[in-house]
Amino acid sequence: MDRNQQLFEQAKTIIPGGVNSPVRAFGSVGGIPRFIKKAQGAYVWDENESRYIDYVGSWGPAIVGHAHPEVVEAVSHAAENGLSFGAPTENEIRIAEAIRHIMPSMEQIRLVSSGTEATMSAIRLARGFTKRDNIIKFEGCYHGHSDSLLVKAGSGLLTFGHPSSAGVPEDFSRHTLVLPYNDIEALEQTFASKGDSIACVIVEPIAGNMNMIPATSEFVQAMRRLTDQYGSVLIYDEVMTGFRVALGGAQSIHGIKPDLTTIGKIIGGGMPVAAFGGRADIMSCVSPLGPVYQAGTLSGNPVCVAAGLKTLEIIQRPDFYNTLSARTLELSKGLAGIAEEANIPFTSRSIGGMFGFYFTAELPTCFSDMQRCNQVLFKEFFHAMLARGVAFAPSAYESCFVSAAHNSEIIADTLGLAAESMTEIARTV
Ligand SMILES: Cc1ncc(COP(=O)(O)O)c(C=O)c1O
Ligand SMILES: NCC(=O)CCC(=O)O
Repeated sequence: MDRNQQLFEQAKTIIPGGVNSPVRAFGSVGGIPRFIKKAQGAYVWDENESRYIDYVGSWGPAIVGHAHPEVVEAVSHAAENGLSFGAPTENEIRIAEAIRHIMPSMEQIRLVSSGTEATMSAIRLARGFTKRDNIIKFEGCYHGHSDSLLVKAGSGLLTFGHPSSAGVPEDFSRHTLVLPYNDIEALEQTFASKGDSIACVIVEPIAGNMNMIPATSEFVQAMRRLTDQYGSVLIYDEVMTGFRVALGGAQSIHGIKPDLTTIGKIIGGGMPVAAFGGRADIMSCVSPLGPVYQAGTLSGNPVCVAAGLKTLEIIQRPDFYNTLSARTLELSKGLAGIAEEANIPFTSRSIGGMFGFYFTAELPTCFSDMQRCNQVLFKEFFHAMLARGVAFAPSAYESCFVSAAHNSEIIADTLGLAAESMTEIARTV
């Protein structure tokens, strides 16, 4: 047994499934998860000392590259001054200002420690503000693991084939109305019949948890129009897309001002920071100003905020997104070209530093399209690449991420290895 295998066996004796988050378990691709020992720039190393070009990026946060020296320095400096105070700090104001500067729709901001907390709190706030119970979410969208949102969800739930979680009382989930993504008619009908009871619509504006599927601009307009018309709150869940698809997130691309936005991942630069925020009149319902309770011992943790602030500074430097987008596009197009040469049905797309690839001839635009992708080919490609030192997310339902550390040479290396892998798997087609 190699060291990854040994550690996985040990882990399984004490941690359910050997992992602290199900998506890490290689459940749908099979094999042994790599236990990571260190990461630097575009690379991660496992416990066998094997190096991988990393397109997981800690599931999104690592946009400036792993262990960026400036971020590490900011974290070390903050740590020297104390790890947590449970009291306000100046940097919480500075990071909130930085976020609002980038996403002006977030007029008031509350920091939390995970994307799950951000969306859970935003939902509670929308319910408290509107005094309504029902919420709309879309099939295949994942918004973390709070009870109301674990209904027909994406990411690990989709990967493991249990799209709704056990343990969520029917009384809760009946208030979650699940509609097909990009289906304007279904949205209009639901608002027409139940509009006055709908507290909010929560959406991944560019879905990344059923692989990557962008909302159409017509769908986005319809969500904005109907929520305005019926007095519901529009929540953009940009935990994944914020600072990723563009500096200002999907809302900057759509030209939409959501009522509330949730962000996470990148704003912590690899440390646990997330946030929800938006219209000042809605945010003023949050405790201690208003009656909607929300709290956290480690919210706005000084060490985590230091990592986030530095990361936000780096991503605002000139040309950051131009370069990132160009590299991501090069990779995404390169993969499609290689698959075509190998005669493998395959498509791909990228937006900013995020990309998706699909073993199907047509670009998927909704959840049911995604389910038609060839899972066997994905699995084979995933393992062929991993064996050659390239790590993609271990599921066909996840998106992939490029960082600023992925230079042209690393992209070219990836494409070279992809050409070998596609040739290898072409034998199965
Ligand atoms: C769109 C979206 N929302 C919410 C979450 C939940 O965030 P976290 O895993 O930090 O709880 C995630 C990812 O996990 C996500 O991709
Ligand atoms: N796209 C899926 C995630 O970002 C979630 C990561 C996790 O749950 O560990």
